[in-house]
Amino acid sequence: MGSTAVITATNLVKRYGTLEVVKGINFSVPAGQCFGLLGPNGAGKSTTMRMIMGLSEITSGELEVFGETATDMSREVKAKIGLVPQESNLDPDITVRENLVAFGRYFALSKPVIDQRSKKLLDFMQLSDKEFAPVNALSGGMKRRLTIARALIGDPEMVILDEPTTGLDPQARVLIWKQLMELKRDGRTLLLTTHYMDEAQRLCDQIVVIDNGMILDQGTPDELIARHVKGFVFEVQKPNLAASPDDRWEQEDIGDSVLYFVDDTAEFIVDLPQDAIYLHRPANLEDVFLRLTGRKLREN
Ligand SMILES: Nc1ncnc2c1ncn2[C@@H]1O[C@H](COP(=O)(O)OP(=O)(O)OP(=O)(O)O)[C@@H](O)[C@H]1O
Repeated sequence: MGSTAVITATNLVKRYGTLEVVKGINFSVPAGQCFGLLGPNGAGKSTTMRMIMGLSEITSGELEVFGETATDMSREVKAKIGLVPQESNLDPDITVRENLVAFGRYFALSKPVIDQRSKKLLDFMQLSDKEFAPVNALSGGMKRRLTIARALIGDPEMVILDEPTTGLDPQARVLIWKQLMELKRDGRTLLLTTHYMDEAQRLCDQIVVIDNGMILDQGTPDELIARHVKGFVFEVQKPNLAASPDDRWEQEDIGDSVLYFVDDTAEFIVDLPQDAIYLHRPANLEDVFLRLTGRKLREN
């Protein structure tokens, strides 16, 4: 498709004192796609996001956002970016609507534009019936939806979301995913970090897996799955392993069970002990992550 890049990182390095936390990474975020930055705690995701937002100095390398250096973005470019931070910094004492209005003023939007966009965004984020409720009265999912609505008041071309559904229940997450897909259909670029592989698999067109400040691999979810795991996974419980399949199969020990990555399921089943307790499922991004980083995404 040859779409233009909204963000380009070239040999990007970040050091805190002598500690190098981003170690010369290269990636580019195509316009109109959802780009996911995945990695375990401390991988360097937030640091990278902060540099993209112009909130943190770059030690060396280059980082361009909408064609400008990230640390020196003009007001025009900043206005193209909507931020959904991890910690909601909503004003808890005023109403839902007033939170949007305050942000609209910050973007120097006129009153009619603020009124029109607030109404539309409250509807889009299914908060219309909470318009005059104080933020304090909202559930966690509603607060997160309001934070997203607020990030959209300036009609940004790109939305940066730092773990948009962490801590929410399944229904609340699904609702947010649906609306994020809608934003993508609208042609907006989404950049998100997440701990959830199902979220990445569902939303992201491109994924970068990062650990210890380095990119372990990048590609579409399907490319990553094809590259690092085979078609299927058998999770075999450990007590059954005495006579279980041998080293012919790529495997990963996850504590109670061993994961076997297989393409030929029939041959594998023949090799399993008769009383084996196992789960058989298609391979997913979580498996890719495990293979690449050697640990589970959510350790907390
Ligand atoms: N201001 C700072 N000064 C010194 N070290 C820092 C600073 N900020 C982050 N670090 C370190 O940089 C490394 C990367 O941290 P970062 O927050 O970018 O990771 P992360 O991938 O976002 O992790 P998480 O998923 O926990 O948010 C960590 O080792 C962290 O301790």
